[in-house]
Amino acid sequence: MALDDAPLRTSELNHWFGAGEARKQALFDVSLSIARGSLTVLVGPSGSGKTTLLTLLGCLREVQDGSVVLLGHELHGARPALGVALRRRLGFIFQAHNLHESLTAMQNVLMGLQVKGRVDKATAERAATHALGLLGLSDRMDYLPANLSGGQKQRVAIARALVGNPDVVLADEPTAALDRESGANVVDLLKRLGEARGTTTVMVTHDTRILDLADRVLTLEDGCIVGDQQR
Ligand SMILES: Nc1ncnc2c1ncn2[C@@H]1O[C@H](COP(=O)(O)OP(=O)(O)OP(=O)(O)O)[C@@H](O)[C@H]1O
Repeated sequence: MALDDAPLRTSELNHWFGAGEARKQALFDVSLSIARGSLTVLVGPSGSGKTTLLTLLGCLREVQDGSVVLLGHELHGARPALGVALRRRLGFIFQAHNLHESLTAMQNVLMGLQVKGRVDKATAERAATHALGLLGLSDRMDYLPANLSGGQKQRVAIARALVGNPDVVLADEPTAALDRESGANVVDLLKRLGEARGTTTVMVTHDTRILDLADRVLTLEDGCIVGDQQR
């Protein structure tokens, strides 16, 4: 694939937290190009910078130094409106607990479409039903999160991330709450979306079972990329 087609690119990306004496560098010269439709896993010890990198790629943090090009747009120095428009093309899977407790599984997934702009109700409900079905939750659509298991909640969060057909999925420990089979199913689903639709996934995980399923494993240590294995 030509580099220019890559949906995610970084070049000499550095990032710091804090100020003055407390200022600490979390990323050092990270340069990457991630191929469309691929499933990339980010691994590394706690504090190595995985979440920082993921949030920079997803336009959830301001780029301080270096370059992040997301879906063809440079994020360094970009106007906030560009971030808003680009985030609509992304699917985020963070924690299961950011489901709305007062909304059913179906309503939570519909929220994933509302942020994308205008979609008519019937189309939205069809898409949400389909997404919940893909995650094996057809019989749980009307349940409130309080009545779902941890794994089911996590799958609702994944359905919500996928319902708008995002170009890029960014996931932080998406399989942590899942048993082996559901975790493998989720990763398999993301891979199939990559093949069928060109959906690109970058996933932080400590789950070693996923490594074999990934197209690429990037290892971070102390804010630097120290390993890059293509499968
Ligand atoms: N908001 C913040 N303020 C200050 N320091 C931060 C902040 N977020 C992260 N850091 C620091 O930046 C470094 C990288 O953190 P990051 O969360 O990206 O690591 P990680 O690899 O995702 O870790 P984990 O696997 O534990 O989630 C760490 O030293 C962390 O303490």
